[in-house]
Amino acid sequence: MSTYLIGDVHGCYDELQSLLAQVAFDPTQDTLWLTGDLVARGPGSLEVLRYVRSLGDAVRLVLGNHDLHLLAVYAGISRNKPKDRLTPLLEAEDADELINWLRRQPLLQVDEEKKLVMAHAGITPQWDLETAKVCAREVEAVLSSDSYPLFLDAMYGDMPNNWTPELTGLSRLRFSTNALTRMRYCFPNGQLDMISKETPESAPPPLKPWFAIEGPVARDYTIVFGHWASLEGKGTPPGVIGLDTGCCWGGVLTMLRWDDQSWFAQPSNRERPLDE
Ligand SMILES: Nc1ncnc2c1ncn2[C@@H]1O[C@H](COP(=O)(O)OP(=O)(O)O)[C@@H](O)[C@H]1O
Repeated sequence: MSTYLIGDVHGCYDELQSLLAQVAFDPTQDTLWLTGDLVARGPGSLEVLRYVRSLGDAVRLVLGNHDLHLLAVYAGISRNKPKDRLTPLLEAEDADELINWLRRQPLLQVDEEKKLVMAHAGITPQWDLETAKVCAREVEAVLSSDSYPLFLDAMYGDMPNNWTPELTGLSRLRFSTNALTRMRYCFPNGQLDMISKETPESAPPPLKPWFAIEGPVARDYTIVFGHWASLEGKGTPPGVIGLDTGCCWGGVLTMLRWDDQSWFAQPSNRERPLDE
């Protein structure tokens, strides 16, 4: 009975299966945590969703920005970009079921026994765990309701970028979604910068990666995140673990076995990275 955590799969179905085969993953015994961005960019988004959904209670995942974008594309709100390679999924006979399952998945996972927290982008240093839970549940509630297209339509955009408990309505939902699924850099006061994508060595001052600004959650919990492939899993402080190592860009798919902290990697099948 082991717990495995895997970074952004991004449609890399074959690599996911090979990685799980390395440890003889058994969904009747083991649990799989996934950092989100299950879909887009890689060739097998449809197969990934079908497989992950079939795992039932053996999987604990969080939604990423590309998963949310897929929901918006399927709802006719956003454009299907060819480089996302989502068309087979959008046209699949079981697309309705898959999309309705996906939009009912969480944006935050917390395991009190393991003292483990997972969100696709991370946890903003402006939040304590209670606030993170409340804000994630608010987004999850609207996504699983019938009015989810209204939220998806209002989700895009970078503002507001500063947390205050007074935020309400769609602005509050947009802040929470950006913090949980798109954040990389923050200003020293924890305000989000939604523009920079550089590696930390070339980050424009005074911006710092969110995990370099002390926040209350990191004091008591290990935080696991994906989203930021150019980190290549490096540069985080102890207790913060970045699992996205860019499999869909020709990197590797990375897995951590929680129980003994052993690492596994599956190289991308891709010969050359995709053009952006
Ligand atoms: N709230 C949001 N605002 C802007 N883009 C969003 C939002 N939510 C999801 N997205 C989607 O996230 C994706 C971002 O892609 P990209 O800019 O290449 O960054 P990444 O490095 O995360 O792949 C796009 O498909 C975009 O439509």
